[in-house]
Amino acid sequence: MKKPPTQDKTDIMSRRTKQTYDYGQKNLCVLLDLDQVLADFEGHFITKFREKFPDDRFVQLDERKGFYIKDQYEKLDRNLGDKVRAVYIEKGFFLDLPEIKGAIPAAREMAAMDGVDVFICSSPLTEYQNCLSEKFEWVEKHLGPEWLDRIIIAKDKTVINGHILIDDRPYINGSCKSPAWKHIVFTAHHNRHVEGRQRLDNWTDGTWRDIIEDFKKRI
Ligand SMILES: Cc1cn([C@H]2C[C@H](OP(=O)(O)O)[C@@H](CO)O2)c(=O)[nH]c1=O
Ligand SMILES: [Mg+2]
Repeated sequence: MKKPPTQDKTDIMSRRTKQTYDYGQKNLCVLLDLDQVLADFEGHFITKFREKFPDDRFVQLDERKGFYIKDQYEKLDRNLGDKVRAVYIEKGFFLDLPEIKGAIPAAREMAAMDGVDVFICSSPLTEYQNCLSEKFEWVEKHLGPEWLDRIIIAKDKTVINGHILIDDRPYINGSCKSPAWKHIVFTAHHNRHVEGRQRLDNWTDGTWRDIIEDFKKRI
C-alpha cells in the first residue's frame, strides 16, 4: 500500500489532485478528452475548410460519419484528403477551437466536486508541431494555468489509468486490451450511428452530474 507522503513533499501533489492515498477513501479519476468533448474540432474544421477551399465539396456536420474527417472527404473526392489535412495542421487551428457549449463550467464544477479528480487526456496529431503546444495554450486560455498540471498527452489512451474516460472517439484501441477506465462516448455527429454504448450527449442538461455521482458510488 502506498504510504501517505510527508507534509513538505505533498505540496505539488496536493495542488494537482485531491488524492487521498490510503486513508480509506478513494477519489474518482475522470479523464476528459479535449477535441470534440471540450473543444469543437468538427465545427471549426468546417468553417476553416470552407474559408480555405470555397470551391470544393464538403460534408455538412449532420452528414458526418466515421471518426476521421479525412476518410469521409476522400470518399467524396480522393484529392480532398490533403486539403483536409492542410486545415488542421495549420498554425492556430487547435488554439482557435471554440468551446463545446457548457464544457468549461462543467469541467470546473466537476474538478471542484468532493472525491473527484479530473484530468484532460488528449492525443496529439502525428504532425505535432502546432497541435501539441496549442493544446496546452487552449487549456491555459479556457480553463486557466492551474489546469496545465492536469494534461495527459497520450497517443495510446488505453495505457492511461482512470475510472472514466469521456471521449467522442467511439472505438479506442491500443496496446492495453482491457483499459482501467470505462469509456463514456461523448455524442458527436460522427459517432451517433454507434449503438449500445453509455453516452453523455452534452454538457448542458446536467446529466454529467448523474454519471459522476453514479461512478463515485461504484469505486
Ligand atoms: C485527424 C483528426 C483528429 N481529431 C482529433 C482527435 C485528437 O484529439 P483528442 O484526443 O483530444 O480528441 C487529435 C489528434 O488526432 O485530433 C479528430 O477529432 N478528428 C480527426 O479527423
Ligand atoms: Mg476527441
